[in-house]
Amino acid sequence: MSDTGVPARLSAVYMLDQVLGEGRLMSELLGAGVLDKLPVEDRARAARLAQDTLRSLERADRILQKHLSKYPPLTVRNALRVGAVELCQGAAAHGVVNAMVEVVSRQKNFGHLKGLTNAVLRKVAADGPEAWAALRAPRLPKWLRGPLVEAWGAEAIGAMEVAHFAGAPLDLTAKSDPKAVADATGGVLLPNGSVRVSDAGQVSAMPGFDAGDWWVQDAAAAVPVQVLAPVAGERVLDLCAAPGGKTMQISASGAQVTAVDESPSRMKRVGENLVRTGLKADLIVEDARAVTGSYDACLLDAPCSATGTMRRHPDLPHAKDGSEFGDLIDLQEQLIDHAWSLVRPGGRLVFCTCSLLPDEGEVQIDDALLRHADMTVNTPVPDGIDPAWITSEGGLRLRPDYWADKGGMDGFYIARLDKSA
Ligand SMILES: C[S@@+](CC[C@H](N)C(=O)[O-])C[C@H]1O[C@@H](n2cnc3c(N)ncnc32)[C@H](O)[C@@H]1O
Repeated sequence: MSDTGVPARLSAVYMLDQVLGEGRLMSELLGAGVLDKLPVEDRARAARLAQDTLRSLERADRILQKHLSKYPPLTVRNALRVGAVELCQGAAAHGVVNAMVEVVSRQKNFGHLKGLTNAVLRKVAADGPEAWAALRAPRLPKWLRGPLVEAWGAEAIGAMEVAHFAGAPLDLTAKSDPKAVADATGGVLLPNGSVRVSDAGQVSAMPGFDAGDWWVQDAAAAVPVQVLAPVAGERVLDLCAAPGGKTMQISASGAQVTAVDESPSRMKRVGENLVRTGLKADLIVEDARAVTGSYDACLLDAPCSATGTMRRHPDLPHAKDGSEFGDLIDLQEQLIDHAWSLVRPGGRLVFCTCSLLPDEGEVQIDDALLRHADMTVNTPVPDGIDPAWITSEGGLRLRPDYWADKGGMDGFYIARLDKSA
């Protein structure tokens, strides 16, 4: 790792430019290898700096505002934001200021702004940390806050923003024995049987990883299969399966799983996960709308806005503007209708999305009920889940502000749809 931290900070600033200037997601950037040239430790540091800054963007801007008469170009502004977040979170002033001055001096067209960078960050080092603590949790951008306030109310959204700012702990799903996994990893058991680990280091170095005793899965993401409640011997179809967290849960129940995903690279990860955990599933790379057959049960984890995962992906509200979601909502409707045709009479479909938008949850189910006379909603409440989270149309709504005292959960919508016999 570089002693100065300059390469990691240069990369963090580059990623912020891409997210905030070009609307690209961090996952796309990491997948495209933007950090591959850095040493492994610098990669983790660059990603963490970019994520921390995105999570704290509103606070950083408020702190910087009073030291800037006008906004500098985006790259320099992003360098100031990274520096401000580090300083306000307690990093040593000397190292941060010098490194960010160096980062700006290396920018082709903006090197002359290194003096400004030095002056502003010195002022932030002096008064920023105290002011930081008094600021509110950063708000979601308007394009997303508006519809969410309309759906859940201003108070709930305020609580979700607090949860987003806190970030997400590491949750594990045990293959067979949650208590043993909690003991081995130093984690705590959550009410639904997930294991929560605070201050986790490198995941692949944790006890039980090589043995395949568990996999990483947010506690909320484990609930759809708990709602499906597959039993040994059942034929279960897992549509939109990659990277396979739910496939492994279904397989661990003893059911025969057929997992489908249209992405070959993501399906490769399902295969690797199954090998590590010693679980079995038939894997099909195909558009879910082309699948044929008849199954006892089907899980449809449809592609969606992923707005339920913002604790973990603080880039999302800044990279997107909502214009992409209409196509996804249409696709979800097509997927529900096709999945329904694959469920045998008397069978069940669990539909879920990691979204906070009712259009990708409650409204989809209201509409599906109008299209299918043989469909009823009958969502059971799994152990440890609050029955008050069942919604008026009969689904289950999970939100980031739930389990606040335990560290929150991702946002999810889940509904079990039963087919007449
Ligand atoms: C929310 S993720 C699924 C997460 C997964 N169920 C899990 O628990 O690990 C959505 C997945 O849908 C896949 N997908 C999107 N459109 C699809 C389609 N038309 N047919 C099949 N898979 C699709 C994506 O490749 C992505 O892997």
